[in-house]
Amino acid sequence: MLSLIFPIENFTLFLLKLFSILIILIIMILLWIYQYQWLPKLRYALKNTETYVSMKKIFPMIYKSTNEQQQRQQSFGLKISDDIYKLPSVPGPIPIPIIGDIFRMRKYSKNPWAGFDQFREKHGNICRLQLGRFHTVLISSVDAMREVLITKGEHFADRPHFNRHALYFDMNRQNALALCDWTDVHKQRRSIAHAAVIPRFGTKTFQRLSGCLDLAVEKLLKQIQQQQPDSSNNNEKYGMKILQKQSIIQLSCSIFFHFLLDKDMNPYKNNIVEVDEKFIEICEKFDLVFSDINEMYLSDFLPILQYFTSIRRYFKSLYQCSTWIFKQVEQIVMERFEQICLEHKMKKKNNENNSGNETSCSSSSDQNNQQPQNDQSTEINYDESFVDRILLLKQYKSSAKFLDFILEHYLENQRTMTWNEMMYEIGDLVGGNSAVGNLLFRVLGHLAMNPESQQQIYDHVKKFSMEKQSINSNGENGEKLLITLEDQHSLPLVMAAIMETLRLTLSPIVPHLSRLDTSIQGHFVPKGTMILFNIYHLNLSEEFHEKPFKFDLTRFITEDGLLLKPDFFFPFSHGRRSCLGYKMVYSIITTTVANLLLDYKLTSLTSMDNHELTEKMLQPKGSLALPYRPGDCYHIGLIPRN
Ligand code: HEM
Repeated sequence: MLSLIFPIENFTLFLLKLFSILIILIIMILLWIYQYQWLPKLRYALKNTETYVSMKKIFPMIYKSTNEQQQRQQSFGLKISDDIYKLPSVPGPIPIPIIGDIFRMRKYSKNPWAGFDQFREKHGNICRLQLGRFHTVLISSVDAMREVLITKGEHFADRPHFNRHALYFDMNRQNALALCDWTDVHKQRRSIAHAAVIPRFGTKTFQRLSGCLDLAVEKLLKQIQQQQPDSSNNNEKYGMKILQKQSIIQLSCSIFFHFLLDKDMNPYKNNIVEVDEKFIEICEKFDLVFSDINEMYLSDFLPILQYFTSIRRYFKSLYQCSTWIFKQVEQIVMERFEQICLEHKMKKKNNENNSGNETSCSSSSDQNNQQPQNDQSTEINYDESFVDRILLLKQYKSSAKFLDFILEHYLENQRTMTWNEMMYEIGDLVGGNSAVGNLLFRVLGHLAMNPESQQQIYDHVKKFSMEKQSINSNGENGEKLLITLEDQHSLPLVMAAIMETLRLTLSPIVPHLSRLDTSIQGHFVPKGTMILFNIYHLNLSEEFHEKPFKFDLTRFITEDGLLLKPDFFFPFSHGRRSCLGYKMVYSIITTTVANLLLDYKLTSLTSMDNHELTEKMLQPKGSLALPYRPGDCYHIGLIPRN
């Protein structure tokens, strides 16, 4: 009949066209279902139907996925009701195939977080987005964040996979402490890092950190003292010195190397003239990697772009840079590892000589365990479910240094921890130096731009320092006493300056990933969904802060002058993936800022250009990293106090 209407040739063409349109339509519908995150719901709806049973044979993947969900629930010991599939989907804009909602962010390439906040305004505190290949849910309320981080922490403990991130970790994201998925090995590694970088007051580790800080701060002050005053813009008449970002990055890096790797490195060798080029290169490369890891690129979401030669070349350079850093750290670790192995051999030999049949080899950390523990508490008041309790207890009992402890652990547990997993744990923690260095330089920048807040802190620190001087016998000799780690809790205003800087930086929470079909705030969220935390809203909305763009210390200070930690401000996150470095951050920054302020007044007005640059760079953009190239960043003018 149809061939009567259409001539036969045209009819074949017509059929072909119809068929192609049909195929395109089917693909579009499938893509749409996929992008709307409806697949798990569809699977659930069809679960008990005959169609599903026959589809299982055709598409075994669908069947596998349902089974996986059940297995995961069982292995986590979770009871997730099938009712989640009946929950409404998360509301959100209509995605475009392949690119999803990325095109809606085009106006916000300089500040993506401001762009994300637009979605909140339109769609509410929980909003579905398709960012290229990533199913995403953007959450903006404190309640939703608590649900993801704490109440349902187990459901959301994985991380999304970005190809670029794997480059820093020998092409394997699972090597990275902060970017791997939640596994038993990760739990083990968190436990090992915990006691080292979150030392308890009064413990040997705490004292060691305090010693490293004193040494580094003293060196920095000496280095500044020996510098010639700046000769430009009449600055010489105030005796103004210039503090560059590099000096602060090097200070932070030297503290981390000294404290974690027991290696006293600094930019200058024995005297102020001879520069240690290798150390300077290490600091720069760590900073470069940190700066890159803080970025969000279009190619992260649309991996097809990664085939472009320029991007491939860039990836290659990142890989080479991180491999170089890894080798430097590995060299230091290897030296100590060989010593430990030698010690083990000697001990084994001695044991064999002393008691013919005794062959067991006790490690140096075991030996430490047998020493009287006069200053180590064995109580753990840290949530047991997030750490390996036995391991943490062992480390608290031991007075071994971090490097020794982790190497001993590796030697005893080579079946459950690989060399790379151990090495990247060390590298990641040492790499925290760039985060601290950048944040510290931001704090100094804000204080330089806000003389009133700076004066407030100075008055407070000066008063505290004079009291300390008068109490301490050393003070009677006229010798100046440094502000130390032990004084940290007497300096709430400096702590408030750090918190205010973190708020105005919009320091983001690393995205999480759902490990199974679950829900947030009564909305269905499928497995594999990336969760973005809208800190732009929490940090910069008038709902939470008066005059949110103003630098104001009083936000974090109670009327009694104590430190105030509001519920809606958690820059280091909560729960099982929370930051392990917060103690290092507060410790290093408080002592450096307090000591620097005692000797110098900070200013951005070394020139008008520098003032404007400082203002521009301290705008809230959602990245802690300041430019890593020497000369691209602002600097701080230091005017000596009498
Ligand atoms: C300078 C300021 C820093 C800020 C604002 C910061 C913030 C954060 C945030 C928000 C997370 C993710 C938490 C989550 O996903 O729930 C994180 C993870 C982490 N941070 Fe920091 N961090 C800082 C410095 C450091 C330093 C100095 C270290 C190392 C000593 C460090 C070590 C880690 C580690 C190991 C993780 C991963 C934890 C995990 O995934 O299990 N951080 N940090």
